[in-house]
Amino acid sequence: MEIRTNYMDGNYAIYVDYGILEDQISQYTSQYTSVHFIVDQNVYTLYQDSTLSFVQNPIILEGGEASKSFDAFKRITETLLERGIKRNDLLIVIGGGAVGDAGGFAAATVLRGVDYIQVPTTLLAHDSSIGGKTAINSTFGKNLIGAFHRPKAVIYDLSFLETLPPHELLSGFGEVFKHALLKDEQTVKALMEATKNEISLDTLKPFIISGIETKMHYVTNDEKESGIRKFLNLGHTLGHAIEYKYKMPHGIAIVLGLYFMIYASNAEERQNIFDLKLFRHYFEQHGYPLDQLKTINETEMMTLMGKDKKNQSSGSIGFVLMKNFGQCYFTEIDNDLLEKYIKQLKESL
Ligand SMILES: O=C(O)C(=O)C[C@@H](O)[C@H](O)[C@H](O)COP(=O)(O)O
Repeated sequence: MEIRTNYMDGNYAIYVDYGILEDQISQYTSQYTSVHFIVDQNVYTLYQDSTLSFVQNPIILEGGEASKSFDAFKRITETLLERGIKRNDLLIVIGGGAVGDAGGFAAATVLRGVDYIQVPTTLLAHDSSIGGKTAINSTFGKNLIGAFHRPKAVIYDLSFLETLPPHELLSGFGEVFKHALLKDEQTVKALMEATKNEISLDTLKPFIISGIETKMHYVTNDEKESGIRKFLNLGHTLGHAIEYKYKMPHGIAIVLGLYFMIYASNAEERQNIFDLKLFRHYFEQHGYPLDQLKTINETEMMTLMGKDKKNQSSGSIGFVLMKNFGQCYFTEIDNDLLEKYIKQLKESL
């Protein structure tokens, strides 16, 4: 399956299927004199003798958020420069969301930008590999240093997903669920029905594709996130704060953030648009630790959310809420009110 972006120019293809990596990559690598690889350590260990046997002399990154540190960024860029990277070279970034963000940021900055291809290897990265957001973390919070830099292609070989550990599947599913909420009620219902017993890869392919298509709408209409792209941050304002503070996998923290978003959306509308009990039951049944919301410290969360990139003024936090399924809006919630919502949610659990 091939999905193409529809920007005014500089479009790229997103290939999604099983067993496609080497064939799809070769049509790009043949256009460059030199190709450099950045590969997630876990992925390389699993696939260096099979799917990744064509990869030469990769820069290996520790997976997860460790790859988004200043130290890791220094190591990637200095190694690329030591190896003599040129502006007309290609960088291929193979790994999960964190490696994709870090490798993409290196591509955006080394020599002021080189071409790169994203090769996502996790369920989570069906989201992060698309749209050109790249970033590393700061001591002040998640993704605070970054750039928008479009890849030349995204090659999503679903065979990589077959070796994902359960917690990675759970984490990635958080973003699949977010995309369904962004689309419409029918998609949310269909997704919940398809996963009512378990979250299994067999049932997810159509929802992954629909999620990518939903995301494409926002990124192609508002690449630099001055308007509707903010909606893709649904659940991320509190989610990022929880992830950063409690070192929780990204998509699991996002589910906690989505649950709070649902609570706050009901509270702002002063009616129960969303059935909180139903979502709580569904998320807990699949093992998302909603109970952990009871232990969050609202002052710490407010400090971290105060650094969120969506904020426009001090005294309030930029937040994406929903009027209904598929109907997001961006608002600024006064600090005192937001803290009150967090306290109320904790008491309700
Ligand atoms: O692509 C976007 O735009 C998103 O917000 C997608 C998010 O799911 C993704 O986690 C993104 O990397 C978060 O970006 P940030 O701007 O909140 O740092």
